[in-house]
Amino acid sequence: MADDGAAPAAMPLRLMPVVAAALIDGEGRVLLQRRPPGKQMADLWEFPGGKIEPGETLEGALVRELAEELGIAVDAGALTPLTFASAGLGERHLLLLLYTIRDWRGTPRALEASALAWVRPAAMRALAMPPADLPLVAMLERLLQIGG
Ligand SMILES: Nc1nc2c([nH]c(=O)n2[C@H]2C[C@H](O)[C@@H](COP(=O)(O)OP(=O)(O)OP(=O)(O)O)O2)c(=O)[nH]1
Repeated sequence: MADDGAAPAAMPLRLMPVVAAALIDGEGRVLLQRRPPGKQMADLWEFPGGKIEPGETLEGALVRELAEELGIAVDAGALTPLTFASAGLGERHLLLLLYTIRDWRGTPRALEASALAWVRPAAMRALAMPPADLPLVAMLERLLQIGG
C-alpha cells in the first residue's frame, strides 16, 4: 500500500455497548447489585443492566435485563438517559450507557446478583465498583444533589 500519510490501519475496535440503570427511590438512594462469584468482576457492585442482544434497541435491552435480574417491570418511556462512560475492557472497548429510572412495578429482587443494596451516591465511594463506573457515580451525585 502506498504511504499516503494516513495512520496505519488499526484492528477494528470491538465496541461493547452495555445499558445500565440507576433506579432511584423516594429518598434519593440508588439500587446497586453485587456481581456473583465465578463471573468476570465477581463481587463488585454495579448498576443492573447488561449487553444488547441482536435485534434489540438499547431501551428494549434494559427493560429485559431489569426483568431478568430484578423481576421488575419498567416502561421504556420511564428510562431517562443520564450519561455514559467509555473505557477499555480487555480486548474490547466498553460503552456503558446509564439511564435513571424513578418508576417501576414490583419490588427488586436479586435474581442473578449475590446481593442488592440501596445506596446514596456519596456512599458508593466506599464500595468496590468496576473502574468504568466511577465517573457515573460522580454524575449521579451531582444529579441527586440538584434534584433531590
Ligand atoms: N451491568 C453492568 N455492567 C457493567 C457495569 N460496569 C461495567 O464495567 N460493566 C461491565 C461488566 C460486563 O463486562 C459488562 C456487562 O455485561 P453483562 O453483565 O451482560 O455481562 P456478564 O459478564 O455479567 O455476563 P455474560 O453475559 O458475559 O456471561 O459490562 C455496570 O455498572 N453494570
